[in-house]
Amino acid sequence: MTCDTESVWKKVRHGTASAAEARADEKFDSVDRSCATVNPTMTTIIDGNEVADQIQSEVSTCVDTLRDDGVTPGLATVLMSDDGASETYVSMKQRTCEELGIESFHHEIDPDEPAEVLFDRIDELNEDPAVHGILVQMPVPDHVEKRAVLERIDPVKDVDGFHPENVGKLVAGNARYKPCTPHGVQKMLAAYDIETEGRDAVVVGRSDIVGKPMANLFIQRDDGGNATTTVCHSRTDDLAAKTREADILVAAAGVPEMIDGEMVGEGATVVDVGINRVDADNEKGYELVGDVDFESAKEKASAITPVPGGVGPLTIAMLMYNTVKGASLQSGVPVDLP
Ligand SMILES: Nc1nc(=O)c2c([nH]1)NC[C@@H]1CN(c3ccc(C(=O)N[C@@H](CCC(=O)O)C(=O)O)cc3)C=[N+]21
Repeated sequence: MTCDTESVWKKVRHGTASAAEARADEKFDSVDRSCATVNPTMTTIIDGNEVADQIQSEVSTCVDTLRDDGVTPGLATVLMSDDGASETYVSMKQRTCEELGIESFHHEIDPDEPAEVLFDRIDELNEDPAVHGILVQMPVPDHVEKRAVLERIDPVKDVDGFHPENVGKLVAGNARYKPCTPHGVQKMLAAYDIETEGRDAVVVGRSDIVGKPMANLFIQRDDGGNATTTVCHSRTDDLAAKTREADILVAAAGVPEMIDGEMVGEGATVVDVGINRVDADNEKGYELVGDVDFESAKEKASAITPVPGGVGPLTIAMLMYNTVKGASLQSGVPVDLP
C-alpha cells in the first residue's frame, strides 16, 4: 500500500482536489502513514450532549449573575397540541430550565379551542414582567395561523427568533435572538474546531426554523460564517451532485434517512438536524432517526452528528441561552454569554 497524501496535496495546489479531501487525508496521515485506504474508524462522532452541557454550564453562570441582581430569568412554554413528541420536547425544555435556575411557566391550551384563546394567552405573557421568553411549541393546529402566532409574540421575548422583526435583524447581520437549532449547529462546529470560513456549506431544506436561518448564519461575516453556501430543497435538480460538493453538509429536510453515503463527499462534516419518529418493535413503539443514513454516511464523513444525541440537545441549550439573553436585555443587567 502506498500513501498518497502528497498526491492529494498536489491536486489541491492544482485545484483538482477539494480542501476537505486534503484535510481528511491529512488526518489519516497524522495517525497512520499507510493511508491509501479510508479508515472508517477515524470518523469523529460529534457528541451533542457534551457540547450542550458545556454551553449550559456557561449559561448557568449567567443565571447566577442575573439572580445576584434580583432578576430570575423566566421562560413561558405554550403547548396547543395532543402530539406526544411535542409534549416530550416541551417537558425536556422545562426540565432544563429547572436545572439551570430558570423559572418555567407552562401553559396548555386545548387544540380544539379557537385561535383567540392562544392569542389572548400570548398577550398576557407579553405583559408579564416575570416572563422574558415565550415559546409557542410548533406545530399549532391547522385552524390557527402560524404566521399570526409568530407575529403576536413581543419580539423582545421571541426567544425562538421566528418573529419577522427578529428574522430581519438576523438577515441584516444584527441578530437579537439567533434561532436555536442553527445557532446550536454553529456552536457544535466551533466546539470541534470545524472551520466554516471559505468552505462549501450545503443546507438541505429551506424551512423558516432551520434551513433559511442556517444559510443566513453561514453567510454572515462572522465566526461560524463566511462559508460559501448552497440551499437545496425538494425542487433541486440532481441533489446528490450538490451534496457531494459539501465540506459541511446540513440535513434539515424532515425526510427520514434521505441522505446516504453516496450523497456525502469524502471527508465532509455531516450535521443531521432531522428528528423523525419511525415505528419500531420496542416498548416505546417508535425509534428516532435523522435525515441522514448514519451508517453509510459515517463511512465517508470525517465528522458526523448522531440522532439522538446530536443537534437536539443543542437546540435546548440555545433556547436557554436566548432566555438568559432576553432576561438581560429586558432587565438591563449585563451578562457575559459565550
Ligand atoms: N417553537 C418551537 N421551538 C422549537 O425549538 C421547537 C418547536 N417549536 N417544535 C418542535 C421542535 C423540535 N425540537 C426539539 C428540541 C430538542 C430535541 C432533543 O433534544 N432531542 C433529543 C432526543 C429526544 C427524544 O428522545 O425524543 C436528541 O436528539 O438527542 C428534539 C426536538 C424543538 N422544536
